[in-house]
Order: sequence, then C-alpha cells, then structure tokens
Amino acid sequence: RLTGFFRQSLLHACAVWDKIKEMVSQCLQARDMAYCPYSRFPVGAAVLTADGTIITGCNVENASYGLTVCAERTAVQRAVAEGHRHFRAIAVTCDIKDRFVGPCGACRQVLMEFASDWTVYLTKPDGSYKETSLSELLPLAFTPGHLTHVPQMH
Ligand SMILES: O=c1ccn([C@H]2C[C@H](O)[C@@H](CO)O2)c(=O)[nH]1
Ligand SMILES: [Zn+2]
Repeated sequence: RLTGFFRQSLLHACAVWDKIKEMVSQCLQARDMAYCPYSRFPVGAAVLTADGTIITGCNVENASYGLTVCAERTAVQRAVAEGHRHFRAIAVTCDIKDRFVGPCGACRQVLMEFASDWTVYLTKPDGSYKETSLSELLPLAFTPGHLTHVPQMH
C-alpha cells in the first residue's frame, strides 16, 4: 500500500494529468464555437488559472478583417474579465492534423503580460499534444517588468 510522500506525489501527478486532459478537451470544444466565416480557420483555446479554473476562447473574426481576435486572446481576456490574473497553462488547437501549431506573435505577447512561465499545450484535432512553454515560444521578451511604472498585479 502506498503511503506518505509517494502517495501524495502519485495523487498530484494524476490531478495534473486530469487537468491537462480537461484543457485539451475544452479547447477542442471551444474551436467548434469559432466565428471565422472569412478565413474558415477555426481555433480553440483553454487557459488554466492558478485556482484551477479552465476558461475557453475561440477566434472571433470581423468583416473589417483586422479587427479579428484570436482564440488565445479571447480566452485570456475572458478570464481577466472574470477576475483571474494568475495563470498556469494554455491549450490551443486548430484544424491542422499533421503538425503542432503555436499561437501567433500577438498572442504570445499578450500571454507574457500575465505570466512568463505559462505551460503551452499545442494540441492536434485528435487530442494529441506537444508541451512547450511561453519562454520557449517568446525568448528575450519585453515584459511589464521592463516599464518604470510596473502595473500592480492584485
Ligand atoms: O494563433 C492563432 C492564429 C490564428 N488565429 C485565427 C485568427 C483568424 O481568425 C484565423 C486565421 O488567421 O485564425 C487564432 O485564433 N490564433
Ligand atoms: Zn493570435
């Protein structure tokens, strides 16, 4: 029978695994909500907050093309509007089946605003994923810490 530290570690690993599976499944579901009549390129995202909440987003396009908002930014902005400012991870998916696709540059910068250590799960339509990190996707980043007046994180 497993006890003490090893039992705790195993339970923790299972909890983390469950959260990843849940994020992957929710980002795939969010992709189905994409509003993308112009590109016909649906994208889904799911962010994991520090308290374990998962919040999703999809891309929302506009007839004035440049006003389009990506799935990743929709998810982050929705999470912030719901009171979250501390994040752990994001899962992202699109319809491309044969390779792992990362968030666009604008979204990487927006993720950097709220944490430098996001874990990023690049997810294929079949639910398989590759784990990476924001620091890997956006090295030598410009961050809030570089401003003289650092925004207060409450
Ligand atoms: O990381 C990305 C890249 C693109 N898109 C959206 C924007 C647009 O609606 C469509 C094609 O670029 O995909 C995202 O949501 N996330
Ligand atoms: Zn983007």
